[in-house]
Amino acid sequence: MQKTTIGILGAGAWAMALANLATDNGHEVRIWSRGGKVSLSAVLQNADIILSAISMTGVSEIVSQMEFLPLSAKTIFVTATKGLDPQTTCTPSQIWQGAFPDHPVVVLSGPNLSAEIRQSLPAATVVASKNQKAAQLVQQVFSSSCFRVYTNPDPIGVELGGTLKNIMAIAAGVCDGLHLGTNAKAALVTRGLTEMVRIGQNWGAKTETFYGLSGLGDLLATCNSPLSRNYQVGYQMAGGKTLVEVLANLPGTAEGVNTCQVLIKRAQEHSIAIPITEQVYALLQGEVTPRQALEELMLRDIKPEYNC
Ligand SMILES: NC(=O)c1ccc[n+]([C@@H]2O[C@H](COP(=O)([O-])OP(=O)(O)OC[C@H]3O[C@@H](n4cnc5c(N)ncnc54)[C@H](O)[C@@H]3O)[C@@H](O)[C@H]2O)c1
Ligand SMILES: O=P(O)(O)OC[C@H](O)CO
Repeated sequence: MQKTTIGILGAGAWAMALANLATDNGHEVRIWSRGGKVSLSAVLQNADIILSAISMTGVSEIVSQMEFLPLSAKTIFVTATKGLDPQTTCTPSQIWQGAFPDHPVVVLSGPNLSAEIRQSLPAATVVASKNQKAAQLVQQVFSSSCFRVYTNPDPIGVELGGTLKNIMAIAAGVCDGLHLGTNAKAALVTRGLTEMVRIGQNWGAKTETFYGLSGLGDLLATCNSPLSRNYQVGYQMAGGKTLVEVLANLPGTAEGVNTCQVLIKRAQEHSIAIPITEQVYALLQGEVTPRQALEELMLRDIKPEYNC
């Protein structure tokens, strides 16, 4: 395919894994990071694609900085951040699209533990956009024999799958840390998916998206891997550490911690039932122990599996 110029925002674990994939495919990659030597305007200049893989805490700030910098009219934005904005509860793609309404925005999300991808182990992901051509271009840029990229027309569903599973990964870490067994883990992940679908429906996402790579796929990856930072938060808290102690030694960002707080706010505003998220939140706040959180979930009112 034609060589493209890609500006990558962030130089963390995920940004560098994606930078390597694009470089290996022969594209020109420029990397910007805070405190780095390359200026933001130099990275953006004539870029075909601007890919953001910075943590949620930095997204609004970087978007504000970029609004006043010159951009090519055809630049495609790709967002790979999995989080929610604490002030507005917006997703990263909503923030990017709000600031750059005339540019295509593509969400990249899937079961993608960066440590495995950097070893060239096989993986698959999803690129989702309302602009099909933009999604197809990003698909070509990153596809390789070890990274299979699918397109999807439901960006909000793809983005929420990757974002909401982080909370379930914290819960799954607790489940494993307490040695609750395989049945408990299966129940947690399945009911977690139901909770994610319920939230997604309220947000306007398609239900079937949550049964794909960016929903169920990422849920399976992060709820079962010690490589997941979110899983590690739950696992280590189940072992008796406080959240502050866990985060002090965690390599990189566990977005589920902030996402949980934002989701509580959004669920209250929209009357969405999120029992697992509520218990994860109470645990992170130090209001319940892992065992108490488990008991709260097990002793909820009994009910049908689905609301018919
Ligand atoms: N690591 C993975 O396996 C993986 C996979 C898929 C998606 N993600 C998502 O990608 C995002 C980044 O994850 P990561 O693992 O690379 O995290 P990381 O902690 O390794 O890197 C975060 C990057 O964001 C930058 N950053 C943080 N705050 C900033 C600010 N205020 N302004 C500018 N830059 C800022 C940091 O400097 C760093 O470059 C997260 O939303 C994560 O959920 C990570
Ligand atoms: O390490 P985590 O928990 O942020 O998970 C990384 C990715 O989201 C996995 O797809």
